[in-house]
Amino acid sequence: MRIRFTKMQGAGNDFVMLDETRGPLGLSPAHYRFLADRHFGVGADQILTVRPSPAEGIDFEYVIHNADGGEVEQCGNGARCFVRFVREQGLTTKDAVKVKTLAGIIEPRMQPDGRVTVNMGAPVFELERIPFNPAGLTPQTAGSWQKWPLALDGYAQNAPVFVAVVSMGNPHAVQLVDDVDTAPVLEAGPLIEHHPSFPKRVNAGFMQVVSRGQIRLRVYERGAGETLACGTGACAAVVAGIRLGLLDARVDVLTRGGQLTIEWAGTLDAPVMMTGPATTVFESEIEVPDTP
Ligand SMILES: N[C@@H](CCC[C@H](N)C(=O)O)C(=O)O
Repeated sequence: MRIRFTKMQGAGNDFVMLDETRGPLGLSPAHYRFLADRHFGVGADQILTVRPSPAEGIDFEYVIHNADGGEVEQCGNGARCFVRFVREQGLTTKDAVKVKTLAGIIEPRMQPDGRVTVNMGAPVFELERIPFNPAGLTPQTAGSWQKWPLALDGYAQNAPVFVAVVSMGNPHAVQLVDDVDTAPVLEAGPLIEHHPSFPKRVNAGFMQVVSRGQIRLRVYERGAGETLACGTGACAAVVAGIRLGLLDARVDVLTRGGQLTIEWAGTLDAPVMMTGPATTVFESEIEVPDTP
């Protein structure tokens, strides 16, 4: 089967965008893995598939698949690319587009300078909704919050790493590091992703606080490995930094692929606002094998 796709990126987090507004493409997890493959497919961290929405007042739905083929709830950089995609494909002329994701309805909005702002909704702290199982762990109190000690099998002589846990629609575990350049992202990241306290696995963030208004961040993403940027990871890190008493309400997040700005008023029901770039790289077609 031959399918059309658009390659996009947001701060270096890259996507294959698919248009299912005219009908389903009928792809399986194996097809998503093939499209994401950097040698045999197009290459991407995530695949976003845009569909029409049957609900009144909602413009579209989209589903997100990680490079490993698994479907996930939310994707911040993808949300920004989505609004540019539907406009460039002539699917809408709106500046702000309401879209249903597995994690709920969001409304990415084009800014006059070409960046996109997304209201990512309020962070979720209830442990069972993240989901995070704290059985057997005693938290450390820090600021107005808690950090949880995770023992990582065979890592750092079993000394625990301390993580703040939060959901931005998808699960995140954020730890503080002195320097992201030397942080053990590739060693500890996969162990945190698969730690048994996270029944749905987790995205592992490594945050260096530069000042109260600036952090550097690397994220080892669930189902994709380290990416150049993670939008929900940036939101989770800033929320964690604010609750730990380290950050102000507006923070620039420097990732390896670009800069995002995150704002959160700090009350538990306040939405997290994310602003950043979204860029189309190219459009093309690819022959997808029936059974990749
Ligand atoms: N890159 C994304 C997050 C994509 C999903 C994530 N890997 C997960 O499994 O939850 C972002 O920009 O938020």
